[in-house]
Amino acid sequence: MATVAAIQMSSGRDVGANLAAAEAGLRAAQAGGAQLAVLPENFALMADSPSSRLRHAETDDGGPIQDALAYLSRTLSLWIVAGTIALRSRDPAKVRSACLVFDDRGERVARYDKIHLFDVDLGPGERYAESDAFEAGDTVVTVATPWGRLGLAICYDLRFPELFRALLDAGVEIVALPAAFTVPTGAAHWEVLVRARAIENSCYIVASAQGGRHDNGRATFGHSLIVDPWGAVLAERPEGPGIVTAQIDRASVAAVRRRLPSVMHRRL
Ligand SMILES: O=C(O)CNC(=O)[C@H](CS)NC(=O)CCC(=O)C(=O)O
Repeated sequence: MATVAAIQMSSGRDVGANLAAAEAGLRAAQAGGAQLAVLPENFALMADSPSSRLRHAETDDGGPIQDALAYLSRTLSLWIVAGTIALRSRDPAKVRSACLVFDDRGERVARYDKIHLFDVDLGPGERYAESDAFEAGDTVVTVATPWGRLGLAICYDLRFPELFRALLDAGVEIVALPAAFTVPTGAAHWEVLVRARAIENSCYIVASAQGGRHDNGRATFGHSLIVDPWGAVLAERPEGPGIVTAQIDRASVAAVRRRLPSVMHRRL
């Protein structure tokens, strides 16, 4: 059994302010008994320009944002899924959107680079070309935790069930999903997709979201969710910064997979 937290944020252009808000959320999660906390996509920076994003991008070896998270995970004895951080890519004009996991001793134990990039034109004011600034990852990532195998997926990845099948094949019982969904697509699709991925893979999903208005003019949908392997919403935060927590238990994953063994009935 573990208590997990999804931290909802409304990050802006100021890395120092965003890190202070992330720290406040992590401390509140730990004070509420959480052993694992998930930060949202772009928690440390919702960049308002490509140059700002590149300036704050860190290397795989570390940097000030990674140092802060290692310090917090160690001092709070808290596993942290660090939403996404921009890490330098081979192409100097682009970055990788990386989800890093720190264990409760401050060791970085996993890195997942967002595979599916959001190149979508939703109409005036909602045109996204993520691949202009980001390089796609190509590797499915899971990591063992004391509470079960944890898989990583980011935001738009939610729309690709084959990624979640690959995570299932790798043995996941919990998926962390940092996100920054748009308001119109979030309202139409977010909850149904999170619950569908949880139901079809009989796993927990801890989905932490950006929710609010940002310095770069964007608005995000929020609605951070913790969903159990049966698809029940254990916790939800509709709007604004804050945290939600829930209890997870790997025995529930096994129980659901016994009761309704669809993950054992695959034919393709
Ligand atoms: O560009 C940045 O600064 C941060 N990146 C994001 O916020 C990413 C890419 S634009 N957002 C999504 O993937 C939204 C997906 C979504 O909303 C959907 O699938 O409907």
